[in-house]
Amino acid sequence: MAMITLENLAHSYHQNPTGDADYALKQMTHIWQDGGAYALLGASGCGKTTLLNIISGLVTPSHGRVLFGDRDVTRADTADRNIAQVFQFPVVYDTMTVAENLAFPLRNRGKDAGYITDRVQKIGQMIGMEHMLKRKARGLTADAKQKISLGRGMVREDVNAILFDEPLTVIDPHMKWELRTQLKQLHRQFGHTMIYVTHDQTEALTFADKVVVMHEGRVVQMGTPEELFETPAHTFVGYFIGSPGMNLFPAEVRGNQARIGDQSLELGADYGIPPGRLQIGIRPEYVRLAPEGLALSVTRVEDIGRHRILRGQVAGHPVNAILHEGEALPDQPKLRFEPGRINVYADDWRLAPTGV
Ligand SMILES: Nc1ncnc2c1ncn2[C@@H]1O[C@H](COP(=O)(O)OP(=O)(O)OP(=O)(O)O)[C@@H](O)[C@H]1O
Repeated sequence: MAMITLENLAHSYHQNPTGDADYALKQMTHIWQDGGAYALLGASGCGKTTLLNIISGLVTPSHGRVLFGDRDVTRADTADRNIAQVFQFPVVYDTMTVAENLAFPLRNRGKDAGYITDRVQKIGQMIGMEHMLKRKARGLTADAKQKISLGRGMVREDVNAILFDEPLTVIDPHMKWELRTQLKQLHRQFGHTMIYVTHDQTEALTFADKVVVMHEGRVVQMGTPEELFETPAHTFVGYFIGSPGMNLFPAEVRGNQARIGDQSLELGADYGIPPGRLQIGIRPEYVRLAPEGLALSVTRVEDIGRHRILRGQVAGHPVNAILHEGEALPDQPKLRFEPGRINVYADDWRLAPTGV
């Protein structure tokens, strides 16, 4: 296992890139801790696969270095990096049995037969296929074949890292949850460094200790699920994470006061007089109905089973609030934003309060 360092890494698929827009990955420096469970999360086209392929050696970056521990692997072949990979679609050998498919990486490395049998049995159980180990892979469903790919990705105990690229796309929803839970257990048990690419926030937040959020070729935040929820570092993280995402309003900010249109509200801390294009962000969970507060025009209330979402407008900007169970909507509802839960953004990046 190894710590993975990305040092001044950048990548362009163009021969002669002329500006930022030509880079699929903008310059970044990051350390991925040995034994961490990371999810790489972002919308389609933000550069997740490019970054994963640079770590695995399928793509050589146009700038910077990749280190596994102290070793510079920037130009090393995939085979030379001692990693396991699981792709979006199954890669299995149809003429082999399920057991032979699972055993393949171990046989390749000359492990002894007893160890291989034990390990295949264990992984077979983990993916729920212990009763099918002797069956040929030909004719199995895509779902079952992908479980074999997942199992094969995890069969070796001595890899530097296991890389997963949207591995549950073809798996049925119930099994998805089960496999994700098992992946996490396996991570706890063996402590492999795992990097899991997904565009699904639920998958990312349930799997990872640290979620790495990418946007337009940049890592905009690397944080725990709680940090992404409470203190999104970038407005993109605010509205990408959460359902519905964070409410954002253009605002003026002075000290611990903000103005949205002609309405004032209190912030939880002092921000001085910040420069830049300012916005305040508040999660729907922290927007409350109150006797006094921001004037609200209600558009509708949606019942989504677990709770109700009030959708409306404040000063001409959309706002969502999660209503408490049984909470009634008054005739002239007003809103209060919990001051300590408000984040302030300048040019889309979160500001730390002054003196913090
Ligand atoms: N081989 C390639 N040649 C040229 N451009 C590429 C190549 N692969 C990716 N790109 C471009 O690089 C950018 C990042 O793509 P990448 O596949 O890394 O994103 P992603 O976040 O993994 O997206 P998705 O979830 O759709 O796979 C996109 O603009 C994409 O069009």
